[in-house]
Amino acid sequence: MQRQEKIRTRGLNLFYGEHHALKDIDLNVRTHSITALIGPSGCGKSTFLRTLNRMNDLIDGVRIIGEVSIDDENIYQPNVDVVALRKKVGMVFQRPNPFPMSVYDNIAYGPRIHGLKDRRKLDEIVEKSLKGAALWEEVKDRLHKPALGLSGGQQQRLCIARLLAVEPEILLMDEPTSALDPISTLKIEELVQELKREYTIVIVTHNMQQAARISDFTAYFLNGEVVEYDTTDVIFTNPRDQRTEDYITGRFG
Ligand SMILES: Nc1ncnc2c1ncn2[C@@H]1O[C@H](COP(=O)(O)OP(=O)(O)OP(=O)(O)O)[C@@H](O)[C@H]1O
Repeated sequence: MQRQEKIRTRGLNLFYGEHHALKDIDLNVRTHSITALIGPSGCGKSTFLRTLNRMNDLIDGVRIIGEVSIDDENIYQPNVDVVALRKKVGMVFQRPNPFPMSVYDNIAYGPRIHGLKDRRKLDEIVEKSLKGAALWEEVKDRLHKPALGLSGGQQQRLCIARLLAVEPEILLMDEPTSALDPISTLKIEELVQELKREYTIVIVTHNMQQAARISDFTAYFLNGEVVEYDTTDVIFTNPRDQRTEDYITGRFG
């Protein structure tokens, strides 16, 4: 039976030195859903996202208290294989960051690192991943051309394809469309909605319409706390907390 709940945080607190950036976050993320994290600049959205695949471990002076469980396993336990965790929980960033190599090699990079050498299998993975990221038709004739020659929107879909190639289960997206034009943004939004059939997605966005359009659940962050977390419908039409209402109606932030 499939679990309803893919990610669960309990009493999650994070400190950057003295700065208390996440305060007692209890959040459940449902399998095969899109969860949007919204809130004003500096409220802890990206920090929270990074706790889900231990990317904050790479930052000096960070202290984390509490629990983050994925499939009921606490990922902060000392015996956790962080490389395997980051394969299972992949991340897409604000600015597309393809490697300076061909389209093909960008996608094959992860599987190769994990030891795959068989050219035929790599070809299959490259095609499947590019199809999964809705990019195949646009690049199938230029697989061996530099990835940096693609448009920004294509590069972002390439970065998504690069993640899919290592068969993740969760996709973390940190403002993935903020550097893109409206048409590329729409393509990514459509893609994200397709991807939720197979993956669980958590997305940080400053674009409230985007959160309303594509997500199933929305968490409103303020000063390191989750003020309100509910279905996107409730958050945008009937929020319980005045602070959420002020934010979504544009009175604040
Ligand atoms: N590496 C870091 N070292 C110290 N403080 C940090 C670091 N990264 C973030 N912070 C601080 O933690 C708080 C939360 O930052 P975070 O980037 O998570 O917010 P955010 O909601 O994602 O903001 P934005 O929407 O502007 O990206 C901010 O006060 C920020 O200055």
